[in-house]
Amino acid sequence: MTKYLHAIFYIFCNSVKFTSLKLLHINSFKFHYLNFISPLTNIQLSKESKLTFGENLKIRSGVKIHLRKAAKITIGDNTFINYNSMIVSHEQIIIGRNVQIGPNVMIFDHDHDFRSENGVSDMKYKTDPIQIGDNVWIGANSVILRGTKIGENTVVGAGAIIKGEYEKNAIILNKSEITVLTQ
Ligand SMILES: CC(=O)SCCNC(=O)CCNC(=O)[C@H](O)C(C)(C)COP(=O)(O)OP(=O)(O)OC[C@H]1O[C@@H](n2cnc3c(N)ncnc32)[C@H](O)[C@@H]1OP(=O)(O)O
Repeated sequence: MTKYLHAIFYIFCNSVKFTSLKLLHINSFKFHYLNFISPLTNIQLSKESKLTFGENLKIRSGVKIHLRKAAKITIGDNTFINYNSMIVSHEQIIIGRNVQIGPNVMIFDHDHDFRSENGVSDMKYKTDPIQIGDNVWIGANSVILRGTKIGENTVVGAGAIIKGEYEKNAIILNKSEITVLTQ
């Protein structure tokens, strides 16, 4: 019973929230009313940006999805994004279908252009699109950096910080040595 009340509450809040977002950004935002998205998500769009949600998405509280300038983010059907993950785009981020994103995952398709003069203070950026294939599972606390492409069915182990192109059906781990000393 609580589950159903929860679902009705989410759908009601989303209808209000997303209808107002849609009215403010008529051509920028595509969504479905039956997505299960926590009202405690934060979505920021700009005039020229484009956010497309597939069907049957589940997005938990604390998730932030921010699109700057003419950025595009697409999230495919049946994808799940767990608590406090953050997806920020200055160019393009494509997330496939049936993707599982663990809690506290950070996805950024840009870096501050710290090598150019006043690059950081003048908010200059280097951007490179990110693509995450269908059925990918990204473990908790991972960071996906600009230009990363992950093939379908791949697993990104918890805590991995990755940048580059990764093939399908892979398991990507950031192995670091832990030393345990006796007291
Ligand atoms: C939507 C949601 O996802 S919510 C739930 C969020 N859950 C998570 O974030 C959990 C993510 N899970 C992991 O990271 C897991 O450890 C997996 C999936 C990578 C484990 O894969 P498995 O193939 O079962 O790995 P297994 O446990 O057998 O370990 C294999 C080796 O990888 C290492 N390893 C496993 N996970 C990690 C990791 N995240 N980072 C670094 N090394 C790792 C193990 O220590 C082991 O090393 P060894 O061969 O030197 O002993």
